[in-house]
Amino acid sequence: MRAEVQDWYSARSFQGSVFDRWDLVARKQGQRVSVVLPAKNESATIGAIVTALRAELMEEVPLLDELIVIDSNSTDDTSAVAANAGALIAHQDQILPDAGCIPGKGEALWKSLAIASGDIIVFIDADLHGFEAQFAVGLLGPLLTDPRIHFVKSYYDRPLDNGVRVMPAGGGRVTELVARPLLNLFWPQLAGVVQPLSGEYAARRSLLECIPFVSGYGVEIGMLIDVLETVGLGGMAQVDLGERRHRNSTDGELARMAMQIQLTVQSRLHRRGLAQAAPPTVELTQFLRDGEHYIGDSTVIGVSERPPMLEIGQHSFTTGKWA
Ligand SMILES: O=c1ccn([C@@H]2O[C@H](COP(=O)(O)OP(=O)(O)O)[C@@H](O)[C@H]2O)c(=O)[nH]1
Ligand SMILES: O=C(O)[C@@H](COP(=O)(O)O)O[C@H]1O[C@H](CO)[C@@H](O)[C@H](O)[C@H]1O
Repeated sequence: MRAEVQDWYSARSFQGSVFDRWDLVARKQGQRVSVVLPAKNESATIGAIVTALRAELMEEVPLLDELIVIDSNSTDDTSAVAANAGALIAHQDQILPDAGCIPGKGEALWKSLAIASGDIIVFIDADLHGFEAQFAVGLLGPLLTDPRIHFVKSYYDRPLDNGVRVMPAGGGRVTELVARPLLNLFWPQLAGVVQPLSGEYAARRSLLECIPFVSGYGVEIGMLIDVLETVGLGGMAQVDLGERRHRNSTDGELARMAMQIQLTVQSRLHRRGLAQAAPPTVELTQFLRDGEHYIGDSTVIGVSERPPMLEIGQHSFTTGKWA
């Protein structure tokens, strides 16, 4: 790693376990904290996550002020399970309806800014297994102890459930095969970020409202690049949360996710004048064996982008056009 990155890595990588929830309550000093869970068909796991956060960090210790589940066009009973566990529920397409409705995780996160009241927002995926409320404590730690920090990313060991057994490592496949090489190539300042695509992160609302949100799975890599360009490495930190287990998607699903990430990277390179504009959509053809033959299976993949929430009053919705 270059010296600047090594210095950042040494100074701004924290152990999540060192932060004490009661100490952080004392450090809130009137700031409100919202936890947002983007959830599409997560009825199997969302209840335990909401229950742990509510019991430990709202009822036992008043660290969190709000616990919101953004139901992202679920077709199962995600909302009912989450509501029963004590979360506030908002349906993605019912938030800012005048801005239009597009699918995707990033859209869920962007729309959450329109209803969350927190000065600090904590994003946590809803498909986690073995979730511990300390995840949120660790993410809040650097933000409530150092005003210079505006954005905190999680990192952890990532076991991989291959459907036969759970291996102790191997998760984060798109991170290792796509995101990390691209970031090291084009944004070497971010080479010290251990898990650039991790789905658990926290930031000050004042920052989140100033950056665009890529509407699909490109949201994390787009946000990381935009946060770097907005607050610099000096405004960023990362926290070790130990181990994170989640539903591991198939390689085919991850290839489609990777395409979204590559389109997002191309949009950022275009913004720097280093690449042509990313097309609004691309057709990805993948192959499945069918007896003696392989069958081509094509998916049209596109990502769009929402403007910074602060601007939503002046900007119309920008779909297919890159900032
Ligand atoms: O259109 C979507 C896709 C995903 N998600 C949520 O975003 C998180 C991460 O998605 P996923 O698990 O599919 O990604 P992975 O972690 O496998 O990369 C999960 O809580 C999903 O329910 C969402 O809210 N809307
Ligand atoms: O890090 C990764 O490579 C992907 C896939 O993880 P796995 O290989 O299924 O453990 O998971 C992340 O990427 C998504 C896109 O940024 C995020 O939205 C997810 O929250 C995150 O789990």
